[in-house]
Amino acid sequence: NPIEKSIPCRLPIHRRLLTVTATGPATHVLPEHTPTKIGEKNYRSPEVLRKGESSGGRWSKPIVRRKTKIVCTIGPSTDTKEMIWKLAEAGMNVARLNMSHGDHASHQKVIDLVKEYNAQSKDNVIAIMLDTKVGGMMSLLVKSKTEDSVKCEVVDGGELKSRRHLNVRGKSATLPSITEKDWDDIKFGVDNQVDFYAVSFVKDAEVIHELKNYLKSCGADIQVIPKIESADSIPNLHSIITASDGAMVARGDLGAELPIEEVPLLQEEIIRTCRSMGKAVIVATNMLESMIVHPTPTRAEVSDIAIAVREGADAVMLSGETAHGKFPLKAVNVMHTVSLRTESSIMGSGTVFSLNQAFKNHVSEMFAYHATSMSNTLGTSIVVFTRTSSMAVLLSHYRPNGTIFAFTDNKRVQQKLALYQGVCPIYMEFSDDAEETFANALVVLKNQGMMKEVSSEMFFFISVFCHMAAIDSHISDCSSVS
Ligand SMILES: Nc1ncnc2c1ncn2[C@@H]1O[C@H](COP(=O)(O)OP(=O)(O)OP(=O)(O)O)[C@@H](O)[C@H]1O
Ligand SMILES: CC(=O)C(=O)O
Repeated sequence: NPIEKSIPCRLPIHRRLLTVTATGPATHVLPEHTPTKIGEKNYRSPEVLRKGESSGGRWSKPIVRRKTKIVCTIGPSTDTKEMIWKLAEAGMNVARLNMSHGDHASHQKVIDLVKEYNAQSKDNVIAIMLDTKVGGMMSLLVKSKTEDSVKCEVVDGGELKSRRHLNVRGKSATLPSITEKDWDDIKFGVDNQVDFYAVSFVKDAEVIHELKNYLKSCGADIQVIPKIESADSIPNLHSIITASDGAMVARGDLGAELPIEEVPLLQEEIIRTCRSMGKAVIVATNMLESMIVHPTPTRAEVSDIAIAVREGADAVMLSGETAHGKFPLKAVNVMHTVSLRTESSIMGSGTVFSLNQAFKNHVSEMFAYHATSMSNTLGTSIVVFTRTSSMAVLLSHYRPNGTIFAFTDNKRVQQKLALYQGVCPIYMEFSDDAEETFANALVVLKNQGMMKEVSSEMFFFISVFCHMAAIDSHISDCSSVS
C-alpha cells in the first residue's frame, strides 16, 4: 500500500516490539447495579480469571483477558442505545446486522449507535458486521411435482414466514450468492463503512473476487467473510478461504444442506483450514439457543462453546439469543465465562502454533513466531504497533498465551482487529518520534489498568517496533501484488 509509511526509527533494534505484564479485565465488566431489560436480573460480569505465574514467569502474574471474541446479532431485543452499551460492556466485540430482517433505517440506527459507543469509549471498540442473508428452518418431504410446483408434506413444522429460502439436502440452494437485494445492502455497508461482510451461500471463490473487486473500485476497506453453509462450498473450501479474509461456520444452513452429523467434522476442518492460512474464523448458530427463552444454558451448549474455543476459533457468535431472546446479556456473559475458563485450560504451553505457508513474508513470520515464543516463555503480553493490522493479525494467528496489545493510529484498523483472537486493539496517535509513541503506549496501558507497573525488568523488547510498522506495510504491499 503506497500510502503506508513507516514510523521513523530512532529506537535501538531490540527495543521496538515489546511484551508487557498485563492486568485488567478481559472485557468490560458491567457496573454492579445495571438496570435490566426483558426479564434479566441484575448481575455482574465475572471478574476475569487470575492465572498463576507461567513456567518462566518471574516477570508476571497476569490477569488473563478473554481471547475468543464474541459476535452478537442485534435485533429487537438489543437495538436500543441502552442495550448496545450493555452488550459492549458485557463483552460483545462485533455487532452483526442480519440484512434479511429489519430495513436500512433500522440497521442505520444500530450502526449509528455502535459508532456513538466507539466514539465515547476510551478502552473498548465494537466492529460492525453486515450479513447478507435469507433463512428459515422447517423440513418438508416432496410428495409429487409438476413442472413448476411441488407438493410437500410437513415433516418438522414451524412458523413459515415470507421470503424464506429452500435447502435441498445434499444439494446446494440455487441462489445466486449475491442477489440484487444484497448489492443494495453491500452499498449500504460501503456508505456506512462497516468492517465486515458475512456473505451467504458462497459456493466458490468467484463471488469473493467479484465482491472484492467491487470494494476495491469504491475504495472501501471492508473485510469479506464467506459463510460456509452450502454443500457446494465444501469442495471449494480452500480456494474460497484463500480469496477471503476468513470464514464463518454457518452451522444452521450447513446442517440443512448436508447430513447433520457432518457439521462438527466440517467445523473442525474449516477452523483448521482458516488457521493454517492465517484467516479469521467464526463459529455460528445455536451456540446458546436455549437461552432465547431460558436464563441458563444447557450443558451441551456450554460444551459446544468450549469445543469451538479449543478448536481455535477467533470468535463465537450469538444469533437469536441476542437478536430476539429474553436474556441477551446473560447469553453474552455465559459465552464470556465459558470462553475464558476454556482458554485458561489450554494456555501455558510454550509451543507456538505454526502457520502453513500462510504468509510468504518470512521475516515478518519470524518476528511474530519468535515474539510469541518469547512472550510464552516469559509469561508476558505483546505490544505491537500497526498501521494496517497485518502484524497484529499475524501475531494473533500464532496464538500467544498473553494478550496482543495492538496500537494503531487508524480507527478502522482498530475496529477490524476487534474480531481477531487475543488482540486488544487500542487507538492512539503515533508521534514522528518513535520513542515518544512508545512511551505514550505505555502510559495508555497503565492508565487503562492494563498493565500493573512500568519497570524495565518487566519489559521485554523482543522485536522491532519501527520495523513492525514497516513490515506491516510490506505485507500489504505483497498481498496487493500477489
Ligand atoms: N434486524 C432484525 N429485526 C427483526 N428481527 C430480527 C433482526 N435480526 C434478527 N432478528 C430475529 O432474530 C432471529 C435470529 O436471528 P438470525 O440472524 O439468526 O436470523 P435467522 O433468520 O434466524 O437465521 P439466519 O442466520 O439463517 O438468517 C431472526 O429469525 C429474527 O426473528
Ligand atoms: C449463521 C447462519 O446463517 C447459519 O448458521 O445458517
